[in-house]
Amino acid sequence: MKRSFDLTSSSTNTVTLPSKRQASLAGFLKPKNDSTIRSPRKVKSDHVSGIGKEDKPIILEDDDEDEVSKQEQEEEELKSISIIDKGKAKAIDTKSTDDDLVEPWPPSGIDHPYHKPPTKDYNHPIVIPPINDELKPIHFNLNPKVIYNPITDLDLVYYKNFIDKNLSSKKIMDFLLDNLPWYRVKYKVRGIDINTPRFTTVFGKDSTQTPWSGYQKCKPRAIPEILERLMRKVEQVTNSQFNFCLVNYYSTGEDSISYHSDSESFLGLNPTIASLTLGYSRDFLLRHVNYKNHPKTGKSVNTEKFNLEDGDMILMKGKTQHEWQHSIPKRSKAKGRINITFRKGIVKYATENYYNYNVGKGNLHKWNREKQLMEEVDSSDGGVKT
Ligand SMILES: O=C(O)CCC(=O)C(=O)O
Ligand SMILES: [Fe+2]
Repeated sequence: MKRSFDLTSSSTNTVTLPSKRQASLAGFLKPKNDSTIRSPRKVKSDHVSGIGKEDKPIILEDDDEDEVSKQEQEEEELKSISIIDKGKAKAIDTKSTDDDLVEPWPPSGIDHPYHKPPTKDYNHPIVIPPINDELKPIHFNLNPKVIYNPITDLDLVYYKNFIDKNLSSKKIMDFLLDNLPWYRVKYKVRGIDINTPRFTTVFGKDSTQTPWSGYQKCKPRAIPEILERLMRKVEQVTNSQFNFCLVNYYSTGEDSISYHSDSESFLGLNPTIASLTLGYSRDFLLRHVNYKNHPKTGKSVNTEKFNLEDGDMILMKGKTQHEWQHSIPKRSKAKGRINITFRKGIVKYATENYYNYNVGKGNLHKWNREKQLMEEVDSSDGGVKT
């Protein structure tokens, strides 16, 4: 996201916050003519920190539509998520080849300037090495489950063990931990100090090729080879295109991301976002924006929960970002987890927003493998300058 609100407080006091979009775009996105911008909303901070109703999703097989009245069907769909296509279990790259990673993609004719090896050290504040032979090939598994609800507009594809957890995920996680620059971003929104409760970093820039002096402030960073390879694979599998890669590291169960939607205008209508998990599993909650009273039915909508495990990928698409919010709530026993998201910014504001809220103005951290913790390091950081 945007880094809308990361309230670390666990109190249940009601606080008034600016809307997600107002917060996320503060300072650089002109809101004029945007009738979708909402006024400040009241939220309960226990919701923001993800503590709340966490119903188990009920997985239903398809109903015979003729047998069920429309009303019953709608009620059923509200109570559950429906897997309408289980996909076919299919393993790929399980042999000793990574041919899939280098086959031409995207198909010719699609303009995608970031499908090139990144220029060496391109604006990285530290040297990110190319991947060594140990990391190659990356082993993937394909077993997609389509999760689609036409009433609530939940629209997901869930790939269990997409990055093979026995063969590849640990090596990739170690490489990313060891070699990426990490940030603990702080920012202020309308007088409220926000301490992002996780480590973040971001690569990429929008593909509009619009010259914009704003880029001077944030120095977009080339997508490192390992992430570029993953991104290409995800694009190929999902038939999507991306130009940004945001990475989160949740060091303990205290690290989290509060309920939010990645529905920023700079991602366009109905953005497709791919989200990958490496390391310790975490609950991923999805809550409808009108969960108390769905406008189509007047009924409540259950929260959905997925336990995202090492190697899993979840694709959020369609109206999901507009109709649903998602979160990774705090979990007392959790250990280190990396989350990688691939997104496509369609206008220049994306670049500024992502760097502001995921790199910020400094406080570069590096992983200390011996001590198994993040350490703040001294560096002439190439992050956001203003
Ligand atoms: O860690 C995750 O799975 C979710 C991250 C997320 O929602 C985000 O970065 O916008
Ligand atoms: Fe998100």
